[in-house]
Amino acid sequence: MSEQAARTANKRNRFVYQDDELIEKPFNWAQIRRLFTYMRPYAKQLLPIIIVMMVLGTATRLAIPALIAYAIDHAIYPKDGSSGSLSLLYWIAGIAFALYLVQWGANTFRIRYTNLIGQRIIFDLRQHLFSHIQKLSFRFFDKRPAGSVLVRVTNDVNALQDLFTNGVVNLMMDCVQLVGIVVILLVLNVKLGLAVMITVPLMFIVSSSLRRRIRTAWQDVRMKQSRMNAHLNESIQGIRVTQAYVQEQNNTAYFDNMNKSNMFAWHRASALNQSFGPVIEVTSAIGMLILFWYGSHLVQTSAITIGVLVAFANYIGNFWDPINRLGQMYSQLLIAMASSERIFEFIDEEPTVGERPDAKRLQEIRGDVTFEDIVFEYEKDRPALKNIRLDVKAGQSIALVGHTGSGKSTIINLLCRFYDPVQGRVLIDGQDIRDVTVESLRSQVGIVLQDTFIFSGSIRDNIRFGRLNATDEEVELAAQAVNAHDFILSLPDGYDTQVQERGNSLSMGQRQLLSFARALLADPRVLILDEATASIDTETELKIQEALKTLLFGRTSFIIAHRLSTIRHCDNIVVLDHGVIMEQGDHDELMRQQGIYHGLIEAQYRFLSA
Ligand SMILES: Nc1ncnc2c1ncn2[C@@H]1O[C@H](COP(=O)(O)OP(=O)(O)OP(=O)(O)O)[C@@H](O)[C@H]1O
Repeated sequence: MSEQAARTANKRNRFVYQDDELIEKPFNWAQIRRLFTYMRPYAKQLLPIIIVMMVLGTATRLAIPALIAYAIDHAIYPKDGSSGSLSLLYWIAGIAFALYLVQWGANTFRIRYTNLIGQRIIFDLRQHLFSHIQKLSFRFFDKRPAGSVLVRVTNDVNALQDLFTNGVVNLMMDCVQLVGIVVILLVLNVKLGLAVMITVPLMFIVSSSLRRRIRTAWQDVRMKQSRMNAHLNESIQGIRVTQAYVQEQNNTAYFDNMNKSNMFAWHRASALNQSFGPVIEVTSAIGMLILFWYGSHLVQTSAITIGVLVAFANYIGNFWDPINRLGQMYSQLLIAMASSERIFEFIDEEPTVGERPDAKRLQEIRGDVTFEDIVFEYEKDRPALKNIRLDVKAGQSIALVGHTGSGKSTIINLLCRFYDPVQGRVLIDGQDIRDVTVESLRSQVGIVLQDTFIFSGSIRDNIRFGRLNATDEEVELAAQAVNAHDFILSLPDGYDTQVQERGNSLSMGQRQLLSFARALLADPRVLILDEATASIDTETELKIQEALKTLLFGRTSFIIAHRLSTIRHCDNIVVLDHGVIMEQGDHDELMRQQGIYHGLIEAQYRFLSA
């Protein structure tokens, strides 16, 4: 990438991503508890096994230094001055070997089970998050780039993996081990025990100042990743436009900046993380010095035996390990918290288009639609629709026309209940659509969008998306009815041809026919059609017109028309301007009025004949 490009990318702020807020709450126990509720389903089943294995592993580990001390004081240099006993030493070695075996067995078993539970918890959490996101309203997605939503389901959930697979159990084990060691040291010799542990409070004071910084550093990492993913997602989706406008270098430069900033954030967070290590090492070295200085004094005054001194040295070695791990675990918890806050933020997001608790199923509808004094705004005080009144009888076809931004799609968005009006009501067969379940409403209102979305999978599956239980025969009949059958058969594997995400291997016209077949299969009483603007060849255009006739027959239909020739025969043509209905009537009436519609027709005619 050239320097020039990098400078340009820096100067211009072409891509602006709204940042997730940096969450600055103190350590949030409620959140940790909430996270742990995901463990509950497995607690009864597997927790007892894990606890037994954990206690076995820790007990055997703690027994070994005591056994060594016993060997020194009884088998090697007996306290009473007698000569050592080789047979006793063999016995002790045998017991130590058995203890190691038990420890190994218990740990292997425990790791296997904790991994198993951890993976299941992550699975549940991801599933919960994904299914919740599926239900969120359009308003939620209006505010967020797709990439940043993606990061929460992937990276943020992954960040919890370590915590659930081994973190929690290690935390418990380390706590048990620490308490065990403290008790043993105090039992062996209270004074020496207290002397070597004098450095612990010191270590806590030093490390606590690090914690806050580590937490913010990890949040910063997540935020930068989220921004980078949003950009990545947008760049891939818009790659054609980027290449067409030769913006590859600038895009790369912009990505480069984001990538660097992400890398530096990582460096900073992991450097802060690592700084726990030296703090522990210095305190453990001080502890050892105290042990050898004060311990050897106690040995010389016969207050303790050599065996006890060696046991102390072993236990102290084992004492700092769990503290070090607890420090790391703390960072892991902080990472997990930064992620879980972001996950729960989504899970707590309520769909703005909510369902009333007493919502009924919308029974099979006839298809009368009424817009009653509708006012709607996407953003406060910027109305997109003002006082819309519209009465549509079942089976009628309504065309919505008007300049770009006049509010055509917004009317459709309200009819599908992607948004709720600020004032007024939308009624279907006399029922307010807010009183019925969203599922029963949307399953009877079909929509064919301008940007026909084709999912990766077979052609057959894409048509079947309209009604998942449709048979192969029904799928093919729908395709035949909308003139899609012939082109599908000409594809390499016919109905089983695999299409890529968004259907890039199909032409615009073919995608449109597929979406008609999908809608016909769903057989909705009310059909919405956002007519494609792209110009297609006359033959395909004819096919589409014929397909439309089949599709619209007998249904209440709303057509957002861009080519005015296609709506000439509609029962009612509604002309919108700046969110207000300016004219309505059939083609002949509106032409006679010589108003906006007349002007639009004239303009299109002039454009076509120019
Ligand atoms: N998600 C959104 N958030 C904020 N404002 C929006 C949103 N969608 C549309 N608008 C605004 O609402 C107004 C009406 O938009 P709408 O999409 O209904 O127009 P339209 O007539 O369908 O336009 P077009 O023919 O270009 O599709 C426009 O001013 C638009 O900028």
